[in-house]
Amino acid sequence: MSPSMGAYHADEEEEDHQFHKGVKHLCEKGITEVPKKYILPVLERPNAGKDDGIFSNNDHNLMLPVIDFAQLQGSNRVQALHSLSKACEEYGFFQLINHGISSEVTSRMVQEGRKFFELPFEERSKYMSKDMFSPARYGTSFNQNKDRVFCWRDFLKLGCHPLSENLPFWPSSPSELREAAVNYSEQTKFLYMMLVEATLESLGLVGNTKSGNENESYLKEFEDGSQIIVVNCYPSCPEPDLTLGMPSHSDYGFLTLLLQDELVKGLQIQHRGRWVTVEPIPNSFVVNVGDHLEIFSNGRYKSVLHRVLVNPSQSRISIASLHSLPFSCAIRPSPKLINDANRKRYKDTDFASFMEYITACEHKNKNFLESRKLDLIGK
Ligand SMILES: O=C(O)CCC(=O)C(=O)O
Ligand SMILES: [Fe+2]
Repeated sequence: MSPSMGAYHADEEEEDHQFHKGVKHLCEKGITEVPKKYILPVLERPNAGKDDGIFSNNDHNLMLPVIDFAQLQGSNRVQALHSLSKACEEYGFFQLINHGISSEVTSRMVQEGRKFFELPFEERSKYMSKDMFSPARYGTSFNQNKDRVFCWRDFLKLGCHPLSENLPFWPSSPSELREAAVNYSEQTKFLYMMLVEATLESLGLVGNTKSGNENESYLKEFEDGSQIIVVNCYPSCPEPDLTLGMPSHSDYGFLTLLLQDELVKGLQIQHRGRWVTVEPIPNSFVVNVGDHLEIFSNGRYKSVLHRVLVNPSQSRISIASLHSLPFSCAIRPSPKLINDANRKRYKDTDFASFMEYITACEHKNKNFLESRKLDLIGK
């Protein structure tokens, strides 16, 4: 290798190292164009296919089905369960209103999360880790150890289960982040459990007709499941058509409760072959079916691809609360949903296999879920 080639590689490595410091850090240095590392191949860009009408963007906004949590917990439960089930089958997403979590709890979480990203880089970088199991992890892109093209997002992930073991490792600055995140995680976990109960009832697995013990043992397993809070930060981007805040992906867990920025749109879901932008509703959660629920429901509820657009003038914060079954628990179609007319469509799996899968390959689209599907043709 010539000396100049060696120097070239060293420069590239140094540049790559810079990108691992995150998008916020890059923006703080005052960039005016998107570096090559973030430029997507043409077919993966936000406007790909716009002209041929297959995937058109931006001009298609979507009001997701709305589920009123107060009705779900009240005398209209049967009707609300029906709407929930339709939303999970047709959209894989819904907006949850009247969810009972006060706007003080949600806005404090957003505020403290935002403050974390405003800390000096040296403070933030204390939490940088390649360890996916770290109780607090500050990072960038989607899977920064694997992504060839980086996406325009930084994140702070907080492991929440069990809270007492994780809490001492959470950032101590900003000073009120821990308290805000404890309140937020406890309240979203409670809401998640109510939604699990409703989801299982909508699938006919728990409810008044089942014995108390049967219901409790089902729910206990979910109660012991993992919860991760992710604060997503998408800085404003000088060339938003060239990159994405998050690439097309589905969520691994059972359900995700997402608090969207009320003012800055960005979330898109794939619906009827198109990318559509979700209209934020103030004081609501966007709830989506994860891979795990698609498998558990034997494909009846859909874990739908979604992605995030970035914005030329405004940065955006979202808070995702990701919930799944315990690490060691088998994930499989519920035996009660399988019969001659409805054959088992997915192989059994577990969280450990998922972690192995994402550490070994670039996690894009529905690869993991696809890898779990059984071939039923001719059976
Ligand atoms: O920021 C958003 O709206 C979506 C975030 C998301 O998809 C995720 O955290 O998995
Ligand atoms: Fe997601």
